[in-house]
Amino acid sequence: MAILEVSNLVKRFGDVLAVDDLSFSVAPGEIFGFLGGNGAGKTTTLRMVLDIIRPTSGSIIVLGGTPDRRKAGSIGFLPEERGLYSGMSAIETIVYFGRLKGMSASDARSRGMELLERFDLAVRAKSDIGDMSKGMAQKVQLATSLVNDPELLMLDEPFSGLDPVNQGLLENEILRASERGAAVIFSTHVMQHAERLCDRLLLLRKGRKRFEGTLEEARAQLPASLTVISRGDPRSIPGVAFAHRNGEAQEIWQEWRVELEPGVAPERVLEHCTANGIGLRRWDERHASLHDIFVELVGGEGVEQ
Ligand SMILES: Nc1ncnc2c1ncn2[C@@H]1O[C@H](COP(=O)(O)OP(=O)(O)OP(=O)(O)O)[C@@H](O)[C@H]1O
Repeated sequence: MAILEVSNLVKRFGDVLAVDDLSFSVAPGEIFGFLGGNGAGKTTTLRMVLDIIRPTSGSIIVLGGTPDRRKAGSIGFLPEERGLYSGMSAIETIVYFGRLKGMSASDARSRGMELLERFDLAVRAKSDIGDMSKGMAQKVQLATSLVNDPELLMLDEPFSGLDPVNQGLLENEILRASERGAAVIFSTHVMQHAERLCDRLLLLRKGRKRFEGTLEEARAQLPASLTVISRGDPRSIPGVAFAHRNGEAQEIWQEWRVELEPGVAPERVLEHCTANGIGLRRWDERHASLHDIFVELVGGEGVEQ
């Protein structure tokens, strides 16, 4: 059974249609990338799941029922806007959030120390949050979202503001949560994280779903392209959308840049060449990256390389 099931969700703010007939579901153990440019409706959707704001129409079933703040005990959330109360130490902060989620102080403390240890922050456990660097404070905030071992972990732009080492650490935490069976949803503008982590992803544009599926399915949305050196003209091969010569025309062996028709697998073209005696000396496939797919389906705005 899905941990989160969103059906025909709509959210209007006055004239702004922030979420437009959105449906998707996330299963236990799944890592789900929630991608879209600025203002696509990602944060608004997550806030509706948390019952911070209410939908205009449509339905959300989360952890077997309608959104309810009492479900906080089973949900972990890292909001996009960072910030914790300065004046409290790292461990006090984590314990405070653990208590809000229904944990005992001692469980929250031991779990909090374990997380700080993993985040290389144990020595700063008693430091005031206000005295920490932005990245350190962000790791403490991440710890507050993980302290209760949530069944549903929702991270809004979790990678922003972290250096590459800490981004790697966060990737590990996401994988760890999924391995113990949690459903993980994260939003990002950085396609490489999504490419590395996601089992499935959803591309959102102006509140509407443009794509939902696996990375492989996303790649199939764009035609594959090839560079080949062949002894025949590839333009006559079935499945080839177009081909043009790379460089000067040659008498025998010619390098070509070939684009296939959408949905045509490069292997099919290779088989055709073999079966029809078309000589090949080079065969390089280039599959679309998630960045290319994002730009194609959502537009270039709001994507980082
Ligand atoms: N409380 C609000 N009142 C009015 N409009 C809002 C409110 N919250 C969000 N919006 C609008 O809804 C749309 C979606 O915003 P949202 O914050 O969900 O986008 P997002 O995908 O999270 O974007 P970003 O990647 O920039 O954080 C935007 O046009 C935004 O201005």
